[in-house]
Amino acid sequence: MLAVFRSAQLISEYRNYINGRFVESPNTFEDLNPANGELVARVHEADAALVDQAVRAGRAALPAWRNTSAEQRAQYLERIAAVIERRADDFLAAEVADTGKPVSVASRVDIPRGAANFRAFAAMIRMSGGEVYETPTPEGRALNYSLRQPLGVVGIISPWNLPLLLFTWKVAPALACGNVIVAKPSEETPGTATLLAEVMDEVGLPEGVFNLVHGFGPGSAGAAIVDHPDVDGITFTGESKTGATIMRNVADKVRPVSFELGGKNAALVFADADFDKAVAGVARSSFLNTGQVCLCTERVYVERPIFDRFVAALAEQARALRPGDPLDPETTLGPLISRQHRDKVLSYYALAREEGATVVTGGGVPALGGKLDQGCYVEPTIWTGLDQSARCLQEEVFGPVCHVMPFDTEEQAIALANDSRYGLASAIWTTHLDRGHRLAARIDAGLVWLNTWFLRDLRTPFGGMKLSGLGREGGRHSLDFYSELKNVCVQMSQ
Ligand SMILES: NC(=O)C1=CN([C@@H]2O[C@H](COP(=O)(O)OP(=O)(O)OC[C@H]3O[C@@H](n4cnc5c(N)ncnc54)[C@H](O)[C@@H]3O)[C@@H](O)[C@H]2O)C=CC1
Ligand SMILES: O=C(O)/C=C/C=C(\O)C(=O)O
Repeated sequence: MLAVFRSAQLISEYRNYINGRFVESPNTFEDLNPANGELVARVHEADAALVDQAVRAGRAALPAWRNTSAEQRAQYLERIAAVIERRADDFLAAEVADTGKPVSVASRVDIPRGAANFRAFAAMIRMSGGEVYETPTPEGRALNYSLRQPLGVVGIISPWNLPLLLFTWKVAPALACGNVIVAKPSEETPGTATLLAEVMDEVGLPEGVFNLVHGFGPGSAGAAIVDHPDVDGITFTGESKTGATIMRNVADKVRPVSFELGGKNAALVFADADFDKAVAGVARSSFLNTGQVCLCTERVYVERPIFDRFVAALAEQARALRPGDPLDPETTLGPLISRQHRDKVLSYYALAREEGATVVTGGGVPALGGKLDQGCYVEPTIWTGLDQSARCLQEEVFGPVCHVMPFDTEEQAIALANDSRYGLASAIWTTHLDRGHRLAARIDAGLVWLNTWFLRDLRTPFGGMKLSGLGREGGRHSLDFYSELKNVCVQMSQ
């Protein structure tokens, strides 16, 4: 597999895709590989005028696309999935070059989920139905039924941490529901979205139904999508502050938004947990993708009798991670996405020391040698000894780091878990299942995992409470966001 992977052709120019054509622009920016600082591609940045072209192309394509049947759209989605699967090596090469994530992670998580998102929403749109009520009236009865109508032109803005997975998580249901799309991947990771445009071209998706624009947020393509008067709804995954900015910017237009935002996720580990499973689970949830998943654990609360043993075992797992060349199948820890993001994570490593943390392991930058020293690597890090009010325990770091704190009672554990402005995900580790269910009901988070983490069923509601988001996607929740529901009321003759 690796030989095929190494021979895969990387595109060196990433263009916009508007109205079924790849479009250049006078402004380009560099897409760099965070593992070694090398240039991956020159990316053509869309300005407001190009975004406007994309929105107009979408608007023109909408009447015919929305009139296709759910079955026709499901068949397109399945063809898209099949081509992603056939070109999996190209997608893998592009994703690894853009993110530096280990090939072992991208080949198991990111690329298969890219295809699975299309297959899942093909199945869901085929199965979706409406509501029907018979209503008594003075004349006899009326029939009420609901119809789904697409939102229209949907703006999709996605981040860099799971580029293909999160992009397709929005593109697939939006298409399934009969919408047209103007989508912008993160400026850090434009590769797999560009390949997806090639896939749309290959499967013959009608011109203008899927439009891709590249660029940044403020003053660039991202803001141009949000500000465009003819965009009917925005779906966004990224930082909470960016979500707030987008919300302010669409407020006057009263457009629907769906936001998956940041997290400061807690894991609760009880003394009766299966110790080895809990240690392995918390290590995975803290360090997968170098801690750059919104679901990652950054706060670990451990019942006091097993606290010291747990910290020691978790530190052993952190030290066993192998930072290195993402193309080496033995590598288990990639770099952070960029120098800017590494500066942010390292600023938290410094802040933790100022706030009085004990650094159990990590806390610095590994020396890897050669070109990898131009990369954005940091050591996986474990802290103890911070006060719950410390900034390092309240703010999202988005790196391979967690803090471990002891607790004595279930009440204390739940209070600590809920002491956060975020409310995305949490994990409970216990063999006492009554307690697991009891706590799951009381945790203020959109997702609770019990004795597991990041186990996904694409039909389930996905999203966060508090600063972690607005609305839910997944399954019928995606279908609800990407469509307008209409009620039709019919007076029946007697
Ligand atoms: N899934 C998550 O929870 C993620 C959280 N983050 C956190 O956010 C921090 C900043 O990372 P960024 O990549 O800058 O995240 P971001 O939230 O600023 O960017 C995500 C996407 O939004 C776009 N964008 C930014 N500002 C915009 C605006 N005003 N209008 C429209 N689009 C806009 C970006 O171009 C990108 O496509 C990271 O350090 C990390 O802590 C970053 C990525 C994903
Ligand atoms: O849908 C998933 O399985 C994962 C989603 C992850 C995010 O939304 C994120 O990291 O931002």
